[in-house]
Amino acid sequence: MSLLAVEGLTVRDQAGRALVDDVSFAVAAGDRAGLIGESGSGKSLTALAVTGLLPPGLSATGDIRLDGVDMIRAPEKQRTAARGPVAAIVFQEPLTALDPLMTAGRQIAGPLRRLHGLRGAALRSAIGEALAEVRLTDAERIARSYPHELSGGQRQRVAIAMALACRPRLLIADEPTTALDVTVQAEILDLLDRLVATRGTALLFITHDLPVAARVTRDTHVLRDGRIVESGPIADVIARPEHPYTRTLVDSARRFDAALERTGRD
Ligand SMILES: Nc1ncnc2c1ncn2[C@@H]1O[C@H](COP(=O)(O)OP(=O)(O)OP(=O)(O)O)[C@@H](O)[C@H]1O
Repeated sequence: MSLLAVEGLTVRDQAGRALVDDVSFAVAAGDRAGLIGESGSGKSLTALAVTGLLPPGLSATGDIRLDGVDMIRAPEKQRTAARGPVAAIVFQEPLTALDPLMTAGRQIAGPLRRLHGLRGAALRSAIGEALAEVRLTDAERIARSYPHELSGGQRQRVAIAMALACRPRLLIADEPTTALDVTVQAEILDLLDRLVATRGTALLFITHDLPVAARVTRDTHVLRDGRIVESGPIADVIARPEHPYTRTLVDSARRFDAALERTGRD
């Protein structure tokens, strides 16, 4: 059984408009899948539906099983129970996940206390470990800092530490590097790549950026206007894009690459 199985997921707004339309995909334990598509294609709504966190006014039909739990029809209590230990989300903007009034240490402590029952010295040492794992040096200062006292890259590392602290089996990363500058982007991608590899965490990586998807995912699904237009191993999708929209994505990534190369030579 897949850790995450999505079958015929449709998300509608109050007017009945399908924002996500008949989407199906699966992520096996330890696997890495990508959802690629331009802004507005339905990537974030798919991620929110998977975790049972759709905004009010939107409704989902179809079937979503997260570690066997029906994330559309199960009672809220069961869905919440599946969320923490099974799946955690990292968002594009770390401030979405971080409470501005709480120090980084207290935020990471939250799930460790709730889900693992840690207290006192054990809790403090788990927070230190979580910060060290995301390569945040000077962990004590960071733990005492509020989000606004940290850089964008440090904030995203704290958000990743928080998401991974309780060892979820699936990490959903929704454009986790889009808001960061290019060098920090590369560091955060390397970090995610290493963390999911060493722990065997499954990854659902959401991005509009094909080269970024190629770096961290294995199977990919291309979304356009709420529908999956192409699926397959990322290397095949890039080498032999079948859908005209995928071809546009590949061509524009190639043009960008060629422009970079030219700039490098100048
Ligand atoms: N709460 C909402 N109510 C109504 N429509 C919404 C809501 N949230 C998103 N939408 C619409 O649903 C569609 C898909 O949005 P979604 O956020 O999933 O796209 P996305 O691919 O993640 O884009 P981005 O990368 O810009 O976040 C868009 O047309 C968006 O305007």
